[in-house]
Amino acid sequence: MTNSHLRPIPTPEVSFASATGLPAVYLRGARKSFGQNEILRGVDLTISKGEVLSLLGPSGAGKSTILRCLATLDKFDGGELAYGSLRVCTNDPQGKAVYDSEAMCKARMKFGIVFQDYNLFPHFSVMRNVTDAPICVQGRDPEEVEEQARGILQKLGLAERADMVPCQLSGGQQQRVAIARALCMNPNVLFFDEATSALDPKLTEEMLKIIRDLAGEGMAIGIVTHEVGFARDVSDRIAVMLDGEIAEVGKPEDVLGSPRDERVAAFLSHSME
Ligand SMILES: Nc1ncnc2c1ncn2[C@@H]1O[C@H](COP(=O)(O)OP(=O)(O)OP(=O)(O)O)[C@@H](O)[C@H]1O
Repeated sequence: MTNSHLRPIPTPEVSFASATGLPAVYLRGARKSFGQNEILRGVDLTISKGEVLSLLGPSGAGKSTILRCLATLDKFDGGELAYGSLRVCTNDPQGKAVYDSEAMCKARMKFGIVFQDYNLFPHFSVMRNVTDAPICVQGRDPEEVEEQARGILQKLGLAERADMVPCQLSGGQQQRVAIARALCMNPNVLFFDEATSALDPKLTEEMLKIIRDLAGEGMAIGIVTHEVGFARDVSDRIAVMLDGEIAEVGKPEDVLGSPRDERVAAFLSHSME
């Protein structure tokens, strides 16, 4: 199904060219309210292939709301959302979001999401946690999926844990299982909701390396975090969200070192105390 009123996506200004010339994630003018409470007032964001973008902002700024809508767990009221050439959501002439359900289904195969609380199935083994969705949702051959899962678990240092259940693992290991599960869906975009909040400094360092390695392989990565230091170390770009908009976006050294927006400076000085 194609919507006749879809407008072409304007060529965005991105720092890394993707294979198609389009960003892996494209969001323009995103709006969202809960009742009278206007949370997103026109958010623009792009994430390119091989790029790590972190989203910072005070509590209640709407970061999780964006992530949920990007992951199509909730819907924007207005705005344009595309994954590569897949236009998931566009505006009708009144500026109301129109979702293309076919594009939305296809897009869901393109991204993975790692939640703060991991959301692992407690009674499934590590292997079954990783292989369940590729087999049951993507309908892939179980043997092929298991082979891929073994490779991913090996890469993430979990090869010896394949037969364990989540409660037998540390927090860091559970998080890596959540990453393995997302990766086994062969996404080209990975979202992290508070990637490191439960991790000690050593595991945070490991997570940083895993994320940078994935980006090095061409994955587009979006991270919602409270941790300014982690965002500085892992990101190619940082976006700061304030008052329902992206107040500032750019390289970590620019945004964190010399923010142009006074509100951003005040937020960052508070966050880095
Ligand atoms: N389902 C909902 N119904 C009503 N209000 C909601 C809903 N989800 C979020 N909100 C409100 O939207 C605002 C933004 O919430 P959101 O969780 O996106 O913020 P956040 O930036 O992720 O905050 P935090 O950093 O504390 O996680 C908050 O005021 C929240 O109360």
